[in-house]
Amino acid sequence: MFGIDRSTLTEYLIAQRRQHPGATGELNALILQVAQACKAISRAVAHGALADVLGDHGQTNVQGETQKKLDVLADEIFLRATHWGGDLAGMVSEENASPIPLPAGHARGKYLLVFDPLDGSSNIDVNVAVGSIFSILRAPTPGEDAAAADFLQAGRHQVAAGYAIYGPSTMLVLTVGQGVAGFTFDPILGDFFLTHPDIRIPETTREFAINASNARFWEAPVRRYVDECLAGRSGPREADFNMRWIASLVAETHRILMRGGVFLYPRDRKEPIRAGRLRLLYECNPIGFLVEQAGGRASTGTGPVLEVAPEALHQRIGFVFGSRTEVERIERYHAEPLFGGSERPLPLFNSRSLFSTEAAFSQ
Ligand SMILES: O=P(O)(O)OC[C@H]1O[C@](O)(COP(=O)(O)O)[C@@H](O)[C@@H]1O
Ligand SMILES: [Mg+2]
Ligand SMILES: [Mg+2]
Repeated sequence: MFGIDRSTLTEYLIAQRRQHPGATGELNALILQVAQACKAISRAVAHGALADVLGDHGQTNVQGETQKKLDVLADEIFLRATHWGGDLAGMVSEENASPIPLPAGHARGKYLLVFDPLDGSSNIDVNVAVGSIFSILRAPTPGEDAAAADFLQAGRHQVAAGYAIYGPSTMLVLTVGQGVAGFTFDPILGDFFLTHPDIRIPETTREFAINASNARFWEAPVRRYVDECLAGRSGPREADFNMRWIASLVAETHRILMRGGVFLYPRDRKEPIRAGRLRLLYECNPIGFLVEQAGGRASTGTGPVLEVAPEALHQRIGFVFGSRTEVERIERYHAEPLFGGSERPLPLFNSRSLFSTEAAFSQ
């Protein structure tokens, strides 16, 4: 046990409310209901094959992706935990095409909850860390059912955001706009205890995360950045870099919050009509809010992700975040004109190796 000398999540939220008028009692109650959902999902994840929650659900979601059984179960747990008590005017989930209607006769509140009930789904069946991500916005018309358009708010309008990571230990990482705090779940006491009171991302890093199997589809600035990292101490960065890819956004985020790093899931040419892999409302915005609150930077590759005006509930976008100096470098590369002011388009299926920067630019 962590010992009861540490603050619990409830005590932290009460303290925040005393210090910051924005953290209302209703917001605190909603965050605690989200935490309840994450506790239940943590237990379902821990049971895994024992509880027959692995494998495909047999349906596809609005993203056109095969749902895992645990995707659906996590979604149902979130809905149950937040439907009845939360001061909500509406909810949007990755697993549902439209906003989720609140029960008839249920009072409509002043917040909107947007969530990815289970992130990193491809890792479920191989027992690698997964998580849940949530974002809380103010309802434009409190007391009434929220319309889909009410959710289309830029990320800078979030009042709270966080994630739970179901790893060797279950943690909840949260911001209410006053920095970032981490809470570790004590399964014996059954509560989240404050173990990381003020998480800060180191300004610099020598560790990057990207799915390198997409290299042939990357745009020139991303290819340049990665090739320079791979060139190591003999290249323009004059330093060796490490690479990670867990295929779980929550796990990558947690590593970067704990020790720094930079994550890239850029817009690429693999599916030109798709503006990126990750979803703006319930992945990039909440993670971006946490990263910026922890002193890092969260970008589309060309500018702050929290400034993007959403156009659709499940809109995808290129996403780069982490240690500030590296994200700023990547944004500079996107801003620099190549080859005297015009970027020569790389052939769609460029056969060049990752290891030949000059070849990649010699088209
Ligand atoms: O499988 P890829 O292309 O490496 O993408 C991995 C990314 O996809 C995701 O799993 C998408 O999230 P979901 O699992 O919630 O659909 C991210 O967590 C992760 O960063
Ligand atoms: Mg996800
Ligand atoms: Mg998901």
